[in-house]
Amino acid sequence: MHIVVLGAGALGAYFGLRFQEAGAKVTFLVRQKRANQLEKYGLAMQSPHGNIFAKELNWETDPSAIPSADVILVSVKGYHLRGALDQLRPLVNKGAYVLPVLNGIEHISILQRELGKDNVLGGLAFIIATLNDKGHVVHTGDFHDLIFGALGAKQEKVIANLEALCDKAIVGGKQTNNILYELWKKYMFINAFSGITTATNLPIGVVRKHEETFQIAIHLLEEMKHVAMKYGVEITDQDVTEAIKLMQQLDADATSSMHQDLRKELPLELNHLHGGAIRLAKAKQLELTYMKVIHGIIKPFENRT
Ligand SMILES: NC(=O)C1=CN([C@@H]2O[C@H](COP(=O)(O)OP(=O)(O)OC[C@H]3O[C@@H](n4cnc5c(N)ncnc54)[C@H](OP(=O)(O)O)[C@@H]3O)[C@@H](O)[C@H]2O)C=CC1
Ligand SMILES: CC(C)(CO)C(=O)C(=O)O
Repeated sequence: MHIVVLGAGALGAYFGLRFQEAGAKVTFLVRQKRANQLEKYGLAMQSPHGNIFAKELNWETDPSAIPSADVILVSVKGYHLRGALDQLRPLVNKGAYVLPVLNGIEHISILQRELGKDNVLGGLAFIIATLNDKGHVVHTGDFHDLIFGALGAKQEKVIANLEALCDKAIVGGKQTNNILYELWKKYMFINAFSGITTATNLPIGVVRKHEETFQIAIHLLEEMKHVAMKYGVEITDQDVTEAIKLMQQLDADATSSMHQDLRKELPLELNHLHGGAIRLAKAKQLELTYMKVIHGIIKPFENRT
């Protein structure tokens, strides 16, 4: 299987290296600055599941130089998605399926509209990963799950091939028949988890020590549940309870990728995540009081570079 990874950031590099380790051909489609970094330092990862230093590393800056691909793992940030469409088109035109693993929901309809509904799979990831100053992946915590499923017609074969690859790779890969439900469940969780850790600039351990603060995260979960219901996705009270339990059980120093970006003074996916939820709610005449407050608190930090 040939996997092209668009965005050799924390997530893309992690799963790309794991797939390569499992025997897949992997090509990282990168921009020039990242290509220079890969040239200088190579690509490596530190992970509790085993470190890797890539002896073989394929990257390209021009998608037309890649003859074909089976799957393009799209792991850019939400604010870079539109700018990446032109890199996806040539490969999709040659038969590649797109597997976005961004957090959020709005990117799915953008990709479907721009690239064709049946070319876009559904996907998401549970992992805590970041890049160090050499551009190497630092994975912390135990989980590294990739969840994916069909969103269009004739996607069964590529999903089965991805599942076979995940079975061989050191990842917690899982195929699901209801990827929309999984996407919304993750969207609910991430908007609460990234919202509260970023707005307070604190890891989850400190947040949950303060009942008044932790309650805000719970309100965010409940608001996201209502938005999902408006879009016909049945998030249950049990799902909310499990999301709360997850926030209670994470390591005390665990935090969101948005909070890690805040600490590094990088741009934040605020408009894509919390902004997206507010837009989706507004389209269904739903008011998200807590979400708007969290969004407003984080807003000044969204674009500091
Ligand atoms: N990190 C994590 O732990 C998790 C992240 N996620 C989600 O995954 C997504 C990716 O996050 P993450 O990996 O942390 O982000 P990173 O910022 O680490 O990586 C994104 C990468 O995309 C690259 N990129 C952007 N535009 C293009 C383009 N047009 N062509 C090629 N490369 C491009 C950037 O490269 P450049 O250097 O050129 O800017 C960067 O390397 C986000 O939606 C995030 O919310 C989900 C679960 C966990
Ligand atoms: C919550 C977490 C760490 C799980 O993957 C995540 O998606 C993120 O912070 O972006």
